[in-house]
Amino acid sequence: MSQRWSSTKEEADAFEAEAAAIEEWWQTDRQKHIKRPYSAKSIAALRNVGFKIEYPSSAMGRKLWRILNEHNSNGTYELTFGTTEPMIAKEMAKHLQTIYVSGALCGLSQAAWPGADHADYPADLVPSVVKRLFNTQLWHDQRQTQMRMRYSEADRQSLECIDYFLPIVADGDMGFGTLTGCMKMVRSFVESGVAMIHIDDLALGLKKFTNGEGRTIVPTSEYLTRLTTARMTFDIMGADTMLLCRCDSDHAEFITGVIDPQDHPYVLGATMEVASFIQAIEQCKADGKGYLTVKAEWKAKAGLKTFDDAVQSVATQDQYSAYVAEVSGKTVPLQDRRKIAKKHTGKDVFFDWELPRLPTGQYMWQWSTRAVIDRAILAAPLGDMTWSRQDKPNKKDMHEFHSEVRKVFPARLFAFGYTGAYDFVKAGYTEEELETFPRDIAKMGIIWQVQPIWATQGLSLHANQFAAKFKKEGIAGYMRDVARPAIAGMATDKYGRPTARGDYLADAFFDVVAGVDIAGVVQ
Ligand SMILES: C[C@](O)(C(=O)O)[C@H](CC(=O)O)C(=O)O
Repeated sequence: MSQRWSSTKEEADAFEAEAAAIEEWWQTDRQKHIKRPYSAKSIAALRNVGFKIEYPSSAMGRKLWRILNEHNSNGTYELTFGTTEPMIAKEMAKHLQTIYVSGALCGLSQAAWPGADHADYPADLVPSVVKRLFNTQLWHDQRQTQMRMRYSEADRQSLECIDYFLPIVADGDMGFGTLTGCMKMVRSFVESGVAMIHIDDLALGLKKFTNGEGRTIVPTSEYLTRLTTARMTFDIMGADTMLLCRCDSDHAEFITGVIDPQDHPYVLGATMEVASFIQAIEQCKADGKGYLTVKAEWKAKAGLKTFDDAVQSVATQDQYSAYVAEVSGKTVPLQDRRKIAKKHTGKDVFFDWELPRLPTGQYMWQWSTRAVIDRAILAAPLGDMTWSRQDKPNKKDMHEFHSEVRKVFPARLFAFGYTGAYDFVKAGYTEEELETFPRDIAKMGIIWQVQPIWATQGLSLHANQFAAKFKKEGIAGYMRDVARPAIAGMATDKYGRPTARGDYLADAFFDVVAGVDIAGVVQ
């Protein structure tokens, strides 16, 4: 049996050196803002000591970090869109700085069995799409090198010279379940060449889109565990991949558990002794009432409130102020809130957060911008960027959120998604407001902006229009409106030959294998 280390002394030295290298890495500009709840030695103890793999994802993470920080310093922004298609990613390189790979789009168009944005596809699906895009970037860069190296330096001045290496940002959804499952997903992302992934605080398997209800989030502690898991995996791999802390608490309506006292101020409870919501739902089946009607009626009957609002409703102004003074600015669990409320009001405040629970187990949750800010601030030190996802962008809430987070983290980078279903004009924005919207929000630090699911609107629209026209006008229409402009728009060399082709790359392989020197030879 061959020994990994010749002596325990050699092993101990290698281990110390590994831990020291990690410490040093954590002091670099790219890493130094991150606060880890673990030591460099713990990470070294989880590594292949003395066996460093340099992942392309690291180089892409550093490139993205530089691009985004430049925008942050200049007050400018990058606006991109989502794709899963290598051919489209190639065209994006001519105009944009980044590419997005959406979970929703992968679920719809890349999974063996399609579905909506439920993150119910295999955990390595989005990484596999990223890998295909990244390999395409490598290939286009390689064929471009080969094409350019056939020409003299003077001739190269007029040849296409595109940076195909657009950093790819991808959707890590909810981290795909268990801690070790999340680690495997993150590992696949790093191996794919991704520059940044986002992980959110949504509950697995509980997204509903059509019943008019808000989404379900997980307790703050679970969200932080997800982010820490992703960070730990990057650290074990020694990767500079960026982590975007996405928070879906804006307009969330439910939370899966009450284990974290930091969430207690926002959990709703019944303030009246009523039958449970589950019993009310059962009853509604007998009465034939709709679910949403029953929910609204039940909430009113139950006097649904947060605990603090329940205290306010039974306290005098002075009592309530004394209560607030004692609970604000710190984490106070419900059981202590009860005691403090009793101390100031002399009453046992009736509040039951079990009664509103849903048949699927969730507790009811009172979202507020403050609740989102609280989460984002706790998450920020683990990640490199923050995104508070909104179904409906509300500039006032956005301003409050970003300025409050920036009070704590002045150089924070923020992201924003122009979610597919939102129609700005229908929602009352004027064309002028829409025109300046990206610039306006960039002033809040939102320097990476994305239309994530363009394919479901734009690509579908183009395909629909083209198919109808193709049917009507056939190959003559195709020649006129597609082939001719495409050929006319192709970059060419001084002999009029298209340069963005892959054929000469394959030919070059043949030549090199046959011992022919190819550099500087135009064929
Ligand atoms: C970004 C997103 O996670 C996605 O999967 O693309 C979606 C997109 C959308 O709903 O338009 C999201 O924002 O939840």
